[in-house]
Amino acid sequence: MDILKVLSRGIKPSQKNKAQASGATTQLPSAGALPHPQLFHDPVSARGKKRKRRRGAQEDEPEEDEEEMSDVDYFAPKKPATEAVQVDADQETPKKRKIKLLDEDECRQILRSHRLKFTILSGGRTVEAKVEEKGEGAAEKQKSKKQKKEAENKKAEDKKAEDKKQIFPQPLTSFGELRNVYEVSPQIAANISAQGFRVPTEVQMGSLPLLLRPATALKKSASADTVDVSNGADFLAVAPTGSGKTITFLIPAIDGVLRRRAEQQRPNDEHVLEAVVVAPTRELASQIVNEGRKLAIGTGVRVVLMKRTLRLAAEETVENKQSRDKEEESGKEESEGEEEDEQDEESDDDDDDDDDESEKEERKKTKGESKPPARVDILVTTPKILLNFLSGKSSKPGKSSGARKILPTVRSLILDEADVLLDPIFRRQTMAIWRACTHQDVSLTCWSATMASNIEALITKQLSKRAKQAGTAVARPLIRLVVGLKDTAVPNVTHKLTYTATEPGKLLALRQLLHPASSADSGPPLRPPFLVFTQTIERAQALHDELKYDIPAEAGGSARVAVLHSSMADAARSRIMARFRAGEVWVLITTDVLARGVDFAGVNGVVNYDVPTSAAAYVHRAGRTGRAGREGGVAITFYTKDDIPFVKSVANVIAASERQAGKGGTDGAAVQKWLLDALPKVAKEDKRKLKVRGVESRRTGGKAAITTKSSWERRREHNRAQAIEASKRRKRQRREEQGKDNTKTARGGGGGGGEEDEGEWGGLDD
Ligand SMILES: Nc1ncnc2c1ncn2[C@@H]1O[C@H](COP(=O)(O)OP(=O)(O)OP(=O)(O)O)[C@@H](O)[C@H]1O
Repeated sequence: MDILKVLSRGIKPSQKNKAQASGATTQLPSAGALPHPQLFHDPVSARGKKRKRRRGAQEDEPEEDEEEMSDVDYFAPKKPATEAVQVDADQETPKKRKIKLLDEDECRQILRSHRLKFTILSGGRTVEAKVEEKGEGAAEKQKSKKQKKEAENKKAEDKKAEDKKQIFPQPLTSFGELRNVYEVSPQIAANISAQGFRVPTEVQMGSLPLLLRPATALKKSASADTVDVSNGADFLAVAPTGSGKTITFLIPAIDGVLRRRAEQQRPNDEHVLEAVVVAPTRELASQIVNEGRKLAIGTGVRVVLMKRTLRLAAEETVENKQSRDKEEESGKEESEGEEEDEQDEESDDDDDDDDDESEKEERKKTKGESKPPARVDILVTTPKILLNFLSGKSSKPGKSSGARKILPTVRSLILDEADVLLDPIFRRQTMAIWRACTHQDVSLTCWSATMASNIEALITKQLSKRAKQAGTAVARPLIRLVVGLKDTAVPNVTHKLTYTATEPGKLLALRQLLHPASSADSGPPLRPPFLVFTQTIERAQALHDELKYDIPAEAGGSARVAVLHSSMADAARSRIMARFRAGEVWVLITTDVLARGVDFAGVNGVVNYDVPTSAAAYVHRAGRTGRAGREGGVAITFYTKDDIPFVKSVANVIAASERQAGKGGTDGAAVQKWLLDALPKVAKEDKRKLKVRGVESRRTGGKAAITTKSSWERRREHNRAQAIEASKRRKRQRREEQGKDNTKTARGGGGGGGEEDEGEWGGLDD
């Protein structure tokens, strides 16, 4: 049996698929109003009624949602607080009323029902006590070497299990509690409501209480005496793509600024840099700024995007000041420690290299002038651009002045897409930024849909190192929240794996998605707008060249297909993003630069033209569709023979997603269990290589070049198209000349025929 053919069955139109296809229009994620944003609401057994999550609730039904929620037993004690929610921006102080918090059992049930799991990874009193106990115990035992080792291994495992202690904090059951229980400013509450957010998503439900008021969140928890949150907590959230992590970290950041401003009685127009949000790409960073500004309307909090020309109120470190003084004394112009970019050049994740013309202009103007620091409360940045500023690189592009600056006022460091920011690609830059946040109470929060255990270990180690350096008696706890209990899944999307024997076969398959009517075997409907991911920039460009005339002129022509990658200038990237968001671009061909974080609500699907290079990459790419609970998103992954060794990790994610969505094991599943078992396992080393380099044969055109035709055929087609165009032009000119000569006799004779449609397909003549 040919395993490759069988694998591609998932995409063939079964009766079920056909039925889905016929009803597809209404199911498309870009259709309809804001959906219910919660992914999970499992029935609970001990208390509370059995209740399934209701899908497809409409935006204009908020009361019904809230009603439905208050239906459940365990919400009952909070009812007065929930009912009291009156979003009123003019109200300066929250209503003082006695809030009844849920007891731990009630918390546990709600958290379980929404698949929220909290674990203390490090810090807090218990962990430290246990470490001491272990030391004493070990000293007592004198056993044989082997026995001792076994006992040690067991102890280590037990300790691991104990350390990873679960906690059950208060969940945020409605946005009204933000104001009434967690005392968030009424203006923020009003801004949330103004965006139409009615029900908190799971990640918001779990994170907001702990991040806003950790002591309140853990007040009823038996674990409260084992976790010391008096000094706050560091936090790591792993939650599905599109589950609303952005506002989850922005709300506490804005609230923190407002709270400290009130405590220190600072005026509204005095701005202190208190939070730094780091994101891996410029597109994501500017999206976060937009979200932040919407939440901060009317609060006076300034959310600013880092730019090369921006001056922050940073301090120079003492060491660097001394070394600079020394250098100046010895007449040396530059210090040696020039920052090198360790970033993998092939990676398309970072993107700070190109510059806006306007920014260059600005730089010219400000050269030599010392600008006053910008008024910023919350800074959003990509790693390199902030590090350039901190290392003094921005003042002299390409050269470091050797100065190192610190950001002592920053109280909150937020790493969005933390796993990639702490991956070797960005690690050095991210760590340097973290080190520059020198305030002893700086809290770290990390966010992603995927988190490898080595990254968690790195965070834990770094936090305990910092705690030791600061001489903190009890390290702040690092609390991890996992939503969905399985981090490598995209449950809200329909997944398809499609095998094509050759590279040109992929192009044909993609064309079939664009023109499904042209083939009986067209697979699932994939209506524009959709994203197409390739492995490299060159392949994205080549695919764009190949597809740009596929949309007929009457439907918008080549303007409907666009390409976006990190070699393009800033302004061009922003323009394409805006056109895609506005629905003007239907097919956006891109690289992994758009794989993470970017939120396009209306995207109906994702095509992995080239197989993603890791399970995490698959999760993030597929997660560009089916966001905020939208159903009907499709993720299609093409693969060829070259990809076989690497399909297993993608297939595993698909299987996990289907299991989470309750679809596993059915005939409609994209990957059957036995198939999963049959796919070859990938060696660790190969996995690592693939992650860094992608499929080798695709790195250099060659046999993997994107086209269905030979270059000879393309050239011939191009020449033919040009010849036809020239002939049309000549005919037109002749007619115009004749028309001039015979104006009286040529009544109605000159403009007819079918030749006037100049916008028609004209071949590859660009
Ligand atoms: N409570 C809510 N109700 C409805 N929509 C929401 C809610 N919270 C956030 N959203 C919307 O959900 C969408 C996805 O949010 P966001 O971009 O923050 O997801 P994310 O979890 O960061 O995803 P990713 O992992 O891909 O970065 C956004 O359009 C956001 O406005």
